[in-house]
Amino acid sequence: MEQLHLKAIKRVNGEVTLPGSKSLSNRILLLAALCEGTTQVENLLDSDDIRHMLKALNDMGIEVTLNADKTIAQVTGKGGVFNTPNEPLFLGNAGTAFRPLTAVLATSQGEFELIGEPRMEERPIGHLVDALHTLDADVEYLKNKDYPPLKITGKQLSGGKVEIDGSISSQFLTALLMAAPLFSNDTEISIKGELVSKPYIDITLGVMTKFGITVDNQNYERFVVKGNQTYQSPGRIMVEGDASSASYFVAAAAINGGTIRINGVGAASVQGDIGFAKVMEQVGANIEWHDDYLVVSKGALKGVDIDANAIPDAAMTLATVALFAEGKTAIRNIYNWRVKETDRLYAMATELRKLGAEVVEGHDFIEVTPTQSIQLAEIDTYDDHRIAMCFSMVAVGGHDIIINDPKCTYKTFPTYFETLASVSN
Ligand SMILES: O=C(O)C1=C[C@@H](OP(=O)(O)O)[C@@H](O)[C@H](O)C1
Ligand SMILES: C=C(OP(=O)(O)O)C(=O)O
Repeated sequence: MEQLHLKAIKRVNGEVTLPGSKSLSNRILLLAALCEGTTQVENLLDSDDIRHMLKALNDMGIEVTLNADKTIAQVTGKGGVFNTPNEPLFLGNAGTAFRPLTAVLATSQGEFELIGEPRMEERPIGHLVDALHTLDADVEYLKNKDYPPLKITGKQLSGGKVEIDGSISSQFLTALLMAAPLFSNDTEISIKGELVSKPYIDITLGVMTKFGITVDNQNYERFVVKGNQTYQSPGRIMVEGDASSASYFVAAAAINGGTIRINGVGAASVQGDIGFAKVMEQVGANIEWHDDYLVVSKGALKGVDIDANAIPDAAMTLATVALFAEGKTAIRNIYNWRVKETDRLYAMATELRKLGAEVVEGHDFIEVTPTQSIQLAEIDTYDDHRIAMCFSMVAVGGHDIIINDPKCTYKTFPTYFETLASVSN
């Protein structure tokens, strides 16, 4: 197994430009494929999750051309037509590919098998499939009920009233919302349970608007979508920088003491994870806000107690920031950390303890109390990009650390360690 020995970083300073947002990239690619005509997508993320979406679209007859560094794509959509692929569509561990494609293909003519990495087979999809079954979709489980892989025999769905459980993942609602304009009649979606990760629904609705579709959002409890619509290409569309990826540089500047300018997200961001920078202000970071960039420097950091349901991905970064804040940090209402790339509550607790921190792992929360003497440790990353990136904060905080399997960052940020090195000295 590859290991990366990160040496203690004396000072971070400089400027980073974020790669494109994963959430925006995969939504935009799919909606571009559903349009008639060509869309130019700029600042596309080049990472595993996007590669899986691109390959799936290509396997279903959607023409996509990429520039040399794969950050500009020309997608020629076919107005909702997808060819039956010759082989199962392999979607890795990309939730933003697997869930939306499930709903969209259920209402497209053709036969599709959706498969993924072993971990994808442990990530639930039953709430989405239940809703699709209510709408008379033909979606079958190929192995275990409620989990991938799936076999979809697509057919025109007619919409109507449908309930969807929102308590485990917002991606199920995102998927249904993106498919609903393609149904022949209007659709009224009611949310069962408490909807988690709400800001991701704003991302979905915002991208749909850019492609000409408006949704009536009744307080995140009911959504009404007109049927028999076609997505309209915006011609060109720019992907904002990834706000979850920004969290590591916001944290690095706050912990270490230099100043980092982070280009690509700011006060005008459409991504909920920009909220992490607000949390870091509460922790004590100094942040200068601009529309599309942030300038972050150190303050006196103290532990906070927050409900992180709206920012599940960026909140992981707070768990390692906690090592350098005074007092206890509590991150609450994050049960669904357990059903992401790995069981993130267990993984973060286990790895933080290796450093000597005192950790309480609850059913849906984690509490971290820092130690005065951080120990050198080998950090297991559980094939989870965010664990690798989060634990690099230990080096930022002035301690050597060994990260196992550092290439797991390829899921969303293949150049992460080079980018961190570019602001380290
Ligand atoms: O819709 C999206 O782009 C995402 C939604 C979130 O998932 P959940 O809704 O499952 O929390 C987030 O964790 C994931 O990385 C991306
Ligand atoms: C949870 C994540 O990914 P996915 O889109 O696969 O759910 C993530 O990127 O942290």
